[in-house]
Amino acid sequence: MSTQNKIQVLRTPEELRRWHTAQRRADKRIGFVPTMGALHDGHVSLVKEAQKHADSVIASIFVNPTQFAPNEDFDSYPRTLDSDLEKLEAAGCCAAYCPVARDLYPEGDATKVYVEGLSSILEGEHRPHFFGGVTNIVSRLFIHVAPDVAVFGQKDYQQLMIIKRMVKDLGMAVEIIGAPTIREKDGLAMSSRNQYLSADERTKAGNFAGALRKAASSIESGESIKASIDQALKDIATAGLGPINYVAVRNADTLAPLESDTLEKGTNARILTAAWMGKTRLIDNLPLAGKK
Ligand SMILES: Nc1ncnc2c1ncn2[C@@H]1O[C@H](COP(=O)(O)OP(=O)(O)OP(=O)(O)O)[C@@H](O)[C@H]1O
Ligand SMILES: CC(C)(CO)[C@@H](O)C(=O)[O-]
Ligand code: BAL
Repeated sequence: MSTQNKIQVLRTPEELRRWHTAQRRADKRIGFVPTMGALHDGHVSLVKEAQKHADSVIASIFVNPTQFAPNEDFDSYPRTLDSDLEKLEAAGCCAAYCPVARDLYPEGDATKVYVEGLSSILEGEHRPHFFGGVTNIVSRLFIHVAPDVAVFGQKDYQQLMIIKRMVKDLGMAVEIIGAPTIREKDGLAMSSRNQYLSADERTKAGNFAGALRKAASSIESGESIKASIDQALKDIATAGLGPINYVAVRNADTLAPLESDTLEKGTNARILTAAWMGKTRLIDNLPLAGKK
């Protein structure tokens, strides 16, 4: 017989508040994993990471309309609540917050949270509405859930940096932790949208991660950053992806461009990319450590 505790499904802010009060009364440290559902092993790893820093872990499942542009996939975004709850329960997640839009965006709502600068580069150049929607919803979720710690995936590296900046600027009392990217066997970063890929596209998508790995090791071995990026652009195109939105090497903390064309010792950098595989937009990134 399973000893797994049943997950509590909280559908309203009131139910969430009652859960929160009970956790506080029991002196529990609360860990939070925000998601849009369609959960995979990447999400499960965030729950496991949160468990290292908290006594009770709660995940949210909410497909946030404000981070989708009108031409994006809000309507077709995969919604798999039953299997999501099973996965969270199996991972030992205590509760799932599954609100409706009205709970987070009340009628007549006029408030926006936006991180200037960081939200308009890289991903922001190609999805101008995106990070405004993310900071709007994550700030609201933080107010609803009031966690001690929240875990985000490094797969969405720029999102993680923006959330950290928002929390710092607003003085929010939540610790933000970034967890490593979980990958498929061929290196493709797990992502809910990977299920949009056809079998042929899925095979080709493995080479997207391969091209990024190759560029990262070339840069880490002291090669020209510009030449390594040019090669990655060729490799990604040869793999059958396109258009390629960007391949960029940036300071890992500020996301500012580097001053030198080679990676200097002690530089904390990141290589980031986004490209289309058919109708599916893929993103990926890797850390870079200067060896010289
Ligand atoms: N492969 C992964 N490894 C680690 N964390 C991940 C991975 N994929 C997503 N996450 C993290 O899970 C959280 C919720 O992300 P989300 O629900 O958008 O999933 P997703 O797979 O990134 O979906 P999408 O395909 O829509 O981008 C985010 O913090 C995100 O960075
Ligand atoms: C953080 C998030 C859950 C906000 O909707 C979303 O952007 C995501 O899933 O990464
Ligand atoms: N994984 C971040 C959510 C999005 O791309 O819409």
